[in-house]
Amino acid sequence: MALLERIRGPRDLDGLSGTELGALAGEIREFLVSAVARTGGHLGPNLGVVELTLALHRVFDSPCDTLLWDVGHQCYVHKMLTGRQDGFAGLRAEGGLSGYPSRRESGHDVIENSHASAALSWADGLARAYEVRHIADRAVVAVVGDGALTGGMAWEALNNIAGAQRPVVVVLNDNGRAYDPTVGGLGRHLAALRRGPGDGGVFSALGMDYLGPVDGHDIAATETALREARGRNRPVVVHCVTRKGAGYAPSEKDPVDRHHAIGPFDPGTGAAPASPPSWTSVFSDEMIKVGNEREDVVAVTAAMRGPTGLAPFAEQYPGRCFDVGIAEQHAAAAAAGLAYGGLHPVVAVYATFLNRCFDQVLMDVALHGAGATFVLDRAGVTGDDGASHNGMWDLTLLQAVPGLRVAAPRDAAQLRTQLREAIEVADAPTVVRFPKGAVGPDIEAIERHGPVDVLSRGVREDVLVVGIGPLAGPAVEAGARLAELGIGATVADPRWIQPVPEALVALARAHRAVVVAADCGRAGGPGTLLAQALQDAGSDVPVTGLGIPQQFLEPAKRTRLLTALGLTADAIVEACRRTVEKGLSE
Ligand SMILES: Cc1ncc(C[n+]2csc(CCOP(=O)(O)OP(=O)(O)O)c2C)c(N)n1
Ligand SMILES: CC(=O)[C@@H](O)[C@H](O)COP(=O)(O)O
Ligand SMILES: [Mg+2]
Repeated sequence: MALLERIRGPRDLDGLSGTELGALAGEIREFLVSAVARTGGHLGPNLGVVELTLALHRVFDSPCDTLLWDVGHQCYVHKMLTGRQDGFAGLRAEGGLSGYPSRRESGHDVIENSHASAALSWADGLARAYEVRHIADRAVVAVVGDGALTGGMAWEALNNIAGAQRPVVVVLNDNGRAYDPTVGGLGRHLAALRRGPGDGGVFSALGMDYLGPVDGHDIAATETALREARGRNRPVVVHCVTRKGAGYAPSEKDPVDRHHAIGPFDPGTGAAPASPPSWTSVFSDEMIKVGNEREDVVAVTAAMRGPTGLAPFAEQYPGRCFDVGIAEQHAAAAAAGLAYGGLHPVVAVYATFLNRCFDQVLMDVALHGAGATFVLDRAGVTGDDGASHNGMWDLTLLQAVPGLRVAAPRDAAQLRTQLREAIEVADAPTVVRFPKGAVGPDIEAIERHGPVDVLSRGVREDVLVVGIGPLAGPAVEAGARLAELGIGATVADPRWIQPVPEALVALARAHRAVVVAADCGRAGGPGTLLAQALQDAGSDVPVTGLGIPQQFLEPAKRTRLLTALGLTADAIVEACRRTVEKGLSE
């Protein structure tokens, strides 16, 4: 790593010869593979932008010139070149280096959101700001992937960038894939542009200059194109053709997603240890069975067939799984169309990406009484990916949607059952939410009241403990510990959390206090909804809601965050003890 050690900032690249740059690219790849093998992370996307990032930092003078990374999962090389090599031992760890750009880490970083297709809008806004402020010497450069370009926001931005003719350099990092090969007419169009001879296609038609296709692994050629783009002083697309996973055979050959995002692995072979059954794999398995029984059930993914567990369904029923690109808004509105056409769509997205299509869920699906099921994977705390990826906003948003029903299964058996219950609903949207990671053992109910399961009972009805989804386990544990403290606790799992089941309200009214624990934002979470329902029913039983405060969480392991947020058996016991003691003293 003789060269890499000398690079402490982008300007250290200036004096390097072509041969040295080639050698440096090799050292960067070695570093990436060994670092990500230890921590896990976005390996394939970063291996694919080694030369491109070197070229960008040689042509543009960050942070005076602004580099905007779309999604930001491909920023590792940028971090290495901007003084952060030493932080990679703690990549995505608590107190360590973020897996995305982070303003706190560096003045070279701008966009932290990591939700795709937004960087071109930032670029347009920034270029406008520079124009208004008469700043002419700072370049605005946005790096966007071909996958991210399938998102509608990217085209809203291109419309504005092309219309205004302000200087913006759009670097299209085209590796032909998101996780899977890039879909649709755009995917086809980019493939044609990649073959040359450089006619500019849709970008020229919009009124932007087009440079390319350029081999994004040829540093000199990429630098030449970028310098030319900078000099044009108007909107230019530089079309760079790259390979995801480039330079590391196990990634380049990975048939699934070129190691888009991988856990710790063996750097010698690229193999990662097998993972235990997860919530995703249970959903995946049940979808195959449902698909076999109901031909009208179809699946929709926003470019995440593999990670949402839909890949096996797509293989089994090839004409019934639709990858719409990174286009959650389209996915939701198209689901309304699919439902109107006599099908039952199951739209599988990560909970955090549901934010993108709130209006479509509300106005296209719910308003029209469409029977569509939204499966929200990675709901609740996800951890390593930091603030942008915690699935903690969904219930806050969804509480506002009339007629929508939300299921939060507590275990694998309930996930299977509740997925089926959701798909039975033909006249309203349904949502099934579950977290990231391994699914625990099934938890048997001792009673059923309407949709509500009672999981355990104490000697008295001092407090009702409501454990939502994966919090049911800690709630049961808390119930047992409360018995030892002489506090009578009933532990319940409503299973369906929105609208609040009448049976849950009745159960709550039979107790002196209620504690609700849920892995979601507290605003509009199940605790708030139950408190409202009790109030509407004229009850003054106090409700304590445990959940995630509406704040942006720093990266850390899910279990660490749940503990810090008070979403554990211990914290539930403490909340019950406090609320019961308070009740006794009043
Ligand atoms: C709105 C949104 N939906 C989904 C994702 C999940 N996601 C992260 S990266 C990615 C693929 C990006 O493809 P591309 O832009 O081509 O970048 P590459 O990984 O190929 O470098 C997806 C779907 C996201 N970050 N944001
Ligand atoms: C950048 C992005 O949005 C995804 O790649 C995400 O980081 C994957 O997360 P999981 O590892 O939970 O699938
Ligand atoms: Mg791509």
